[in-house]
Formats: sequence, structure tokens, C-alpha cells
Amino acid sequence: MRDTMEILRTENIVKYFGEFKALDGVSISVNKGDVTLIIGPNGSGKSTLINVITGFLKADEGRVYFENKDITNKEPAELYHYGIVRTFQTPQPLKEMTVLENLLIGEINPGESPLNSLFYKKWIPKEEEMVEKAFKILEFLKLSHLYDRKAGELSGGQMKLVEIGRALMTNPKMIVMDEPIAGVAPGLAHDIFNHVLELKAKGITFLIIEHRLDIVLNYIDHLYVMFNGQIIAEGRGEEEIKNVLSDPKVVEIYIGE
Ligand SMILES: Nc1ncnc2c1ncn2[C@@H]1O[C@H](COP(=O)(O)OP(=O)(O)OP(=O)(O)O)[C@@H](O)[C@H]1O
Repeated sequence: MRDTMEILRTENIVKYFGEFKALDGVSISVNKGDVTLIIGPNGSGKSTLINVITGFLKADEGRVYFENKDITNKEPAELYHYGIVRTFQTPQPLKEMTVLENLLIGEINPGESPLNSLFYKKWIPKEEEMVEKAFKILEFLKLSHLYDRKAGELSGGQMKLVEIGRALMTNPKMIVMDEPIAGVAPGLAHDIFNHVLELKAKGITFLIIEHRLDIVLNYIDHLYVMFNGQIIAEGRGEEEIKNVLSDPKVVEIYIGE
């Protein structure tokens, strides 16, 4: 019997780019309501793994299960129906749009890259309901006073919150984030993770890649370390995470960078 707390599981994921094996048998398990962090040096395969999990890349071998359903190689737009969403850096055209419009776009074409949503200006019929939902999310993120500002005028940290807001428009069970605090000032970076903790308290699961360990380690439940397309260490809970970080294998790859 599998742990009933498990929400996501990958089994022996293999991904090639040409001859190059970017993922070499990756198996991870993510518990419901946890904040799970994947770390590893540049090029170790972290982004490739989350792209496979969220349907932006196809696995060559292995399976991905979400709530015990096989979701291997499903399209991002389909994964939205399962409750999986990935945050994206706000692309240039969305920076020209208001904060409110950025959230509405999250709902119009859920699961896809937000840029694709620009071609689907269909929000008019459901507008009122969606705007109400968007404002609730903006209030939660403490961004409602900025609703009519162009996203591009916001600070880096506020823009990251908008990215989370777009994801929340889809009522996700799990949010996958690639470097949610990259380039964000420390104060706002902690704000972002405090929002993550509030959402976690509401039962949302997080799978995160982040390099800024000094900040992110304060907020996580579970840690995986990747190197050369493989998981080389794993720990859940404070004690195990401490052991992972002092594991000579892990120390060596960071010093070797
Ligand atoms: N589309 C692609 N085509 C060819 N090679 C790729 C492609 N995407 C990634 N790679 C290669 O696969 C390896 C893993 O890349 P990936 O981006 O997953 O690493 P990462 O751990 O996320 O690194 P970083 O921390 O720098 O983002 C790297 O060697 C990279 O050059």
C-alpha cells in the first residue's frame, strides 16, 4: 500500500536531448500539502524534470502519477484539469497588460504558457465572475491596489506574485515553480514564501526549484538533490534535510561548481 499522503510520483523518468541523457531514471515522491524543493548545480536536470512533470516536455521512459492517475506525457492544458499548474516568468507582451488582465489570462487558457492566452480573448461572457475571483486573489497577494497598473511597472518581486496569482486562477492542487525568488530582494522573497505557506495551509502542494537556499530552506518540508540527471540525495523533515545538506556527496557537487 502506497503512502496515502503522496500526491505526485515519478518512476524512472528518462529524457534525452539527442544523444544526451538529461534525466537518467528520476524517481521522486511528493506528499500532499508539502513544499518540496529540488536543488542541484546548473545543468543537473531540474528544469527538464519539472517540464516533464508539467507536460512541456515528453519523457522517453518512465511514468508520472498524480493522485495515483497516470499522467505521463499529457499536455499542459489537460494537466490543468488534474489540478497541476506551473508558474511562468511574465513574458514581454503580458508586461504591457494590467495586473488584473494578467490574472484573467491565467483562467482563459489554463495550463498553457501565458503567451498563448493572448490569442484567446474570450473572457467577456464570464467576465464578472472571473474579475471577482481575480480580485479575491489580488487581495490575498496584497496586490489589489495595483490592479490597473501595467505588470511591467511592478518590481521583480511583485511580478513573481502576479505569476502566482495567474496560477491560482486555475484552482490548482499543485503549483510547480521554477525559481520563484530569482532576482527578488530578500524582504519580498520572504513575503513570497509566506504566501506559499498560507497556500500550503489551504492544502495546496508546491514543487519548487530555487537556487537561493539561504531563504528557501526556511520554508520547505522535503528536499531532493539532483546531479547529472539523477537524484543523489533526499530528505524529508528538519533532521533529514540537515543530513542531506551535510552529505559529502552534496557538499562536493556544490564546491565543485
Ligand atoms: N531543449 C534542450 N535541448 C538540448 N539540451 C537541453 C535542452 N534543455 C536542457 N538541455 C540540457 O539538459 C541538461 C539539463 O538542463 P536543465 O535546464 O534541466 O538543468 P537545470 O538543473 O534546470 O539547470 P539550471 O539550474 O541552470 O536551470 C543541461 O545540460 C542542458 O544543457
